[in-house]
Amino acid sequence: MSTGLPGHPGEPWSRGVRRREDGSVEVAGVDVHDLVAEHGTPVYVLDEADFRARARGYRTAFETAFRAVGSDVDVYYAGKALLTVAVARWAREEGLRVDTASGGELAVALRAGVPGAEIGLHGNNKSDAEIGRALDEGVGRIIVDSLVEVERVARLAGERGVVAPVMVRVTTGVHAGGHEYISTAHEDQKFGLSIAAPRGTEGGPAGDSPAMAALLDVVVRPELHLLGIHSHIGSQILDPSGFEVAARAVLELRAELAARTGVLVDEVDIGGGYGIAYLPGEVALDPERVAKDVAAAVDAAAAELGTPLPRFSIEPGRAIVGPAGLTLYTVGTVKPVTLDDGRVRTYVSVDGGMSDNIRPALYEAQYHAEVVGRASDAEPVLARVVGKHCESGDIVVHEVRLPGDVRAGDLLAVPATGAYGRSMASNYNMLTRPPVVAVRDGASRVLVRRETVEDLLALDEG
Ligand SMILES: Cc1ncc(COP(=O)(O)O)c(C=O)c1O
Ligand SMILES: N[C@@H](CCCC[NH3+])C(=O)O
Repeated sequence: MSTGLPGHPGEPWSRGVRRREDGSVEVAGVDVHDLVAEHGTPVYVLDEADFRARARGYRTAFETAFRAVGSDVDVYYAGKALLTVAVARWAREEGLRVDTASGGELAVALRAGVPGAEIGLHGNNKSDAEIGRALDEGVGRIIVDSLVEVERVARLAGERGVVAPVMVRVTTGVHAGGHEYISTAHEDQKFGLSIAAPRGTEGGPAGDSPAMAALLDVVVRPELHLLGIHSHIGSQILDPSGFEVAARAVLELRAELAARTGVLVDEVDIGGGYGIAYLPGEVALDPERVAKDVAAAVDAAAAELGTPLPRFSIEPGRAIVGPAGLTLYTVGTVKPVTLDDGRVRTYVSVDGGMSDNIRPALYEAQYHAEVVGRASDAEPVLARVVGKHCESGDIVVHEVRLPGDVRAGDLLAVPATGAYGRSMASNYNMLTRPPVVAVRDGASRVLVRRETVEDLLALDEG
C-alpha cells in the first residue's frame, strides 16, 4: 500500500484515523463508508477529539512556558482557519478565546455564545458597521491596522460613549511563512504598521515609524485604551526563530513607548502561524518547543530592556484545526498521461477540487492522498489528483503514489484539510460547497450542511 498509513505519529492524519485489517479506514470510530453513505462526497470530516486535544495542547504548552518566566498567556483560536458555531464552542470549552477577522466571523463567535470580552477583531479594512458591532458587543480587543483606523475606531467609540480597547498591529520586518502570500510581517504588503522609521534625505531616520506614530496617537485619545502591541509574522511557519526575533522587536518598541510617554502596555500578541505536517514524514512545529524558546527569548529581552514582562497572547488557527480535518472524495475518471520524459502520470479525477481546496492552486500547497475504502496489493503508480473544474490548475494533490488499480468509485482521503479548506471554499462552476461533518466516539454530526443548487439559484434574482 502507499506510504503514510494513517494512525502513525508525525504523519498528516488526525489522531482518530485508523486503517482496519480489511483496508478500510475509520475516523474516530466511524467507518468512511458509513460517513459517505450518510453525508455523500466530497465531505469535510472533522475529528472533534483531535481538535480539542490540539487546542488544549497549545494552551497548556504556552501557559506552562510563560508562567515559568513569570508571565501569562491567552490563546485565541484564529477563526479564519475554520469557524462554525460548534467549532467556536469547542475552542471556548478548551479554554481558548476566539480571534475574528470580519463581521461574519464575529457573528459566528457571538452566536456560539463566546462572550464579547473573549473575542478579538482583526482586519486591514474594517467597516464602520464591523467596528460598531464589535463595540456594541463589548469585544475585548480591536486590533487596529492603520493610522486611518485609529481615528475611525475613536470616532465610533466616541459616538457610543465607550472606550475602545485596542492593540496596534505592527510589522517587524521578519519574513516568515510557507509562501509569499501568507507571509505578513515584511514591509511590502498590506498588513500592519512598520516599526522601521522612514529614511530621511541624509539616510538617517526621519521622524517616527508608522507603528510609533499610531501608538502615540492611540495613547492621547480618550476614546481609546491601548491594551498592547500585536505582531503576526506569517503562516505555515516551520522555522520558529522568527517568533523570537519579532517578539523581541515588539518588546523594544514597548519599552521605547514607555520611555517616551510613561505608558507601559500590558499585553503583547505574537500572532499565529504555527506550521503543520501536510505530507507523510513532515514534522509539525512542536508547541512546547516554540513556547519555551519564545518565553526564554522574551524573558531575556525584558531583562535587558529593564521592563517587566507583559501578558502575552497567541492566535493559532491552522495548528489547531488543520490536522483535525480531512476531505473524502469519490474517484470519477482515471486517465494515464505519458509525459515528455516517457513516464506515465495517472490523472485521478475526484468529485470536488479547487472549489473545496484552493490552496494548491493559490500557494502551490502540497497534499497527500490515499485510497481509504479498500485494501490493494497493486503496485503503486505516480498519480496526480485533480478536481472537476474547468481549469488545468485545478489540482488537489500534485504528486502522490496511489495503488495502480485505483478506479472509479474508490474513496480517496486527503488529510490535513481542516484549515483554510471550507473557509476559503467557493462556488466556482456552480459547485455546491461540501458539508462539514464532525466525528466523535463512533458517531457523526453535521456542523454545516451541504449546499444545494437550490441554495445557489435562490441568490440569483433572474
Ligand atoms: C492576524 C492573524 N492571526 C492569526 C492567524 C492564523 O494563522 P495560522 O492559521 O497560520 O495559525 C492569521 C493568519 O495567518 C492572522 O493573519
Ligand atoms: N489562507 C492561508 C493562510 C493565511 C491566513 C491569514 N493570514 C493558507 O491557507 O495557508
